[in-house]
Amino acid sequence: MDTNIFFRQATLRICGSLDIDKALFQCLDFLKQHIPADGIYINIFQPKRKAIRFIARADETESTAMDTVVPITDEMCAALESPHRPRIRIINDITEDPTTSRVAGSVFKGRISILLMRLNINGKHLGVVGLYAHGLNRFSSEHGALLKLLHKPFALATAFALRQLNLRKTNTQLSQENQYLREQLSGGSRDGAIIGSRGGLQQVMMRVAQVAGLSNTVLLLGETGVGKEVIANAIHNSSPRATGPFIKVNCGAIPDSLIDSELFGHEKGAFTGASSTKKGVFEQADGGTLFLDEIGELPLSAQVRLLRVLQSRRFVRVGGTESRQVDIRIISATHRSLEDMVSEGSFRQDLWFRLNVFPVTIPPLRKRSQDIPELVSWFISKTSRRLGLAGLPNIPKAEMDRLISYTWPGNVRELENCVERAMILAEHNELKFDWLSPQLHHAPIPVPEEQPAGSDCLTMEEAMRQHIQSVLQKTGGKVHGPNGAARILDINPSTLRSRMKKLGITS
Ligand SMILES: Nc1ncnc2c1ncn2[C@@H]1O[C@H](COP(=O)(O)OP(=O)(O)OP(=O)(O)O)[C@@H](O)[C@H]1O
Repeated sequence: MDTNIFFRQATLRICGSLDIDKALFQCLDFLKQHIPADGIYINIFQPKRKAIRFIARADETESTAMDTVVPITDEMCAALESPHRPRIRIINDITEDPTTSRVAGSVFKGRISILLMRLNINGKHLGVVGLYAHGLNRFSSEHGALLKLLHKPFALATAFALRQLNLRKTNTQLSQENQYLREQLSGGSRDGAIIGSRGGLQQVMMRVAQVAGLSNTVLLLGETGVGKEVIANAIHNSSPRATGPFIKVNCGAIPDSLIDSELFGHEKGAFTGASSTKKGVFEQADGGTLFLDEIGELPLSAQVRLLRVLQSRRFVRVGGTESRQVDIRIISATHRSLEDMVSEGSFRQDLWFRLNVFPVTIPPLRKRSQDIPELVSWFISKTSRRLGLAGLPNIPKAEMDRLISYTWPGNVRELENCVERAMILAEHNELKFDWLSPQLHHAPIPVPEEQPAGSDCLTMEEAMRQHIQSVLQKTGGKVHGPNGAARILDINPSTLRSRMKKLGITS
């Protein structure tokens, strides 16, 4: 046989497909004319993982891309890494070779003979290509010599396939991360559910539909907890900017001295502590939506700069000179009456005019009590999923009536918290809301425990202390983890710990 022709024909097949399993299939079809093989496979040596990973195999009838990992011992790892291991090995009965019987034996059943070629790239052991045949003593040194001719093409094809696999894996990881980050950015009601869109929020949703496709500024008005952020999200998600970022900034939570840097970013060294360049929310939201929550809390000095940017869509980073332009939609929200603030002189009239182009008022929950049953079942299933509870609890009719007749000063957020609390306290799988009575209309958070002597109302701090304590009691003092208090209260465990410390609570 002319070995040049053999090499050329085999190489053409090894390089005949970008999919390594298909290339193996074509190659086997050719090799069978010269070597008595029933199948072929490639596996990769993963010393860090102490494992061998099968990536592809082919037999007479089919080719399969694989991802089968077989763990190996430290001794096996060391033996495989040895530079003295021969390039070609013939194992005419795999039961006699511990490494091969462990590795190949976990993929191929029955007594087989194996002809192995170690694949090296740049002096590093990459893995092996193996030919197998049913029965004992099927391979000879002549077969080994023929296979050895194909070292380079097999090594290159394997290295290429490996790179492709790793890229695919990185790609999947990145797209999962991307999706996760997008969800984080879109915040709030992650699942996009807007309960009441056909009930009490019908008018609001009509306004959303009118405005979503455009790029104009929207002002969301409504009491705290009515769902302004949820609606801002809905506008973003149904707009042509949906694939762009949704950046939320709470104007009331930024210290005055940092407002400019937070909104417009800063250059390195712009002020003490500006150790690196930072993009502000305007830049971060480029191509998407910027949600300015609690806009009424913005100090007058910052209002004037915001107005300038809204007019020109241009800004300069703190400490910078370059004027930057962004393509963003602004949605702002407030629970305050900006009109009253304008008359009091605490909000600029010209900014109010700018923001008030398309106002959308979200009604308080007490004015759309028809949505309460649906909101309650939504929060029950959401909380059950989050807490990993089995089965959904029941709500007696009298308890649902209690929820419907309550006035909900904290709106949907308060209802959500109440449902969660009732689920934690539930006995016999039944939800009760007996701490909600018409007299307690203005209690911010329901507190079932006795109140301190001589006081009808709890301070926020006391209410918080009692709530945290009751959750800790339910979790048996557990703070971290899936059934821990932090998860139930939906806050970071270290934040909870420091709050507990401040409130003098021990777990
Ligand atoms: N229609 C709704 N459907 C489902 N969940 C809702 C709805 N409205 C509000 N929520 C939930 O209620 C909570 C409060 O909503 P959101 O943060 O949007 O209120 P907000 O008006 O922006 O509050 P704040 O004025 O305090 O910023 C969130 O957990 C949100 O997911």
